[in-house]
Amino acid sequence: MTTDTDFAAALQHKIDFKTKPLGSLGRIEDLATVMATVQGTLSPRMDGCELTIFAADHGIAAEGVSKFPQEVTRQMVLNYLAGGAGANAFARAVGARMKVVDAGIAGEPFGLEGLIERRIGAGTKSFLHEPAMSAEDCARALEEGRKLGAESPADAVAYGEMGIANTASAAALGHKLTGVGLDILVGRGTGLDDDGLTHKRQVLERAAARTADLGPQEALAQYGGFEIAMMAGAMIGAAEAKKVIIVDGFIATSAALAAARIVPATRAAMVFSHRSEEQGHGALLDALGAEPLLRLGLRLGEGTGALLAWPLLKAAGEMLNTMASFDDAGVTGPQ
Ligand SMILES: Cc1cc2ncn([C@H]3O[C@H](COP(=O)(O)O)[C@@H](O)[C@H]3O)c2cc1C
Ligand SMILES: O=C(O)c1cccnc1
Repeated sequence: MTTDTDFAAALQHKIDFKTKPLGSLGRIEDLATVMATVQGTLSPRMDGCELTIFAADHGIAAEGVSKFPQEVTRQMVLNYLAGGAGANAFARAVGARMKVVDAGIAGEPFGLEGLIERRIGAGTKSFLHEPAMSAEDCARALEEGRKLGAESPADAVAYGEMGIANTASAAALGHKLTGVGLDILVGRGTGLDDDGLTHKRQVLERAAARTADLGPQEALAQYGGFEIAMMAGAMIGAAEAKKVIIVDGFIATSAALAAARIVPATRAAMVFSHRSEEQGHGALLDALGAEPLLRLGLRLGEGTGALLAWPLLKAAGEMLNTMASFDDAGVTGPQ
């Protein structure tokens, strides 16, 4: 194939000549286009999916912006390792492998077999008063993530997160990256009531007023979390290594936005799994020009929505690789 245009035309021909009315596999055809383009072949491999959950703590949790206490981050990591979380159940259901990364949970390192330790610190600082992390730590988180993304053996990578108060971090980061108002981006997270939501908005308005215009990496250092920065790095590394990235919910989409602003080519490797119930998700998806595949009322994170989209990618791969063509199936094409 000589040019991108030739490749795109050959790919479209291959999809259009499958034994079906033109365009009749809808979004599955779009997925096939993404995976073939990412891998640079008309016969992409779509055999394995791996979920990596990045976990970290957030200093902003001290401002009462989550319904749950900070120790839940640590407890959930133990739950992942024991196979008991929602992400474990869905990974089993769709046949995905799962890894867990400590990107910077509060307290001491776990020192546990089966947990990948990439701790940038023992939780971020409260971004109400100061940057969540230093520029150096942000660069380290991005780089550790980039390596993890590039070294995955999977054809498709799903990324999940765990970090109490990280919807606050994602909203503040999304606000700085897009300019969309915090009234739109701040949501209930784990289930704040109306008073809790008002308080969270007020805290984030004050935090956002602390800084003026920021570049994407500056915004990530100021308002991000270690897991969000590491996930953004993983997305950059995965795209460089020609993997399809399955983007999960609100927090993962804030990481995707940061990744796409830092390395714009990353965007082309992303597919968007679902529209979360978290209020600000739609605005972040719009900023990325993304139309998610599913709308299931999910608002958990952990990569649960991304896992549910994996069978759709697998189906798109089978369509492209094994479905017959009008060229050779003995089926009469359109008149
Ligand atoms: C038991 C439990 C399991 C979770 N798994 C993901 N999250 C989700 O909720 C958190 C974000 O919401 P907020 O910003 O309101 O704290 C993140 O940890 C996210 O992954 C969970 C939250 C809880 C409580
Ligand atoms: O959309 C998400 O990823 C989400 C929403 C609420 C809480 N945790 C995660």
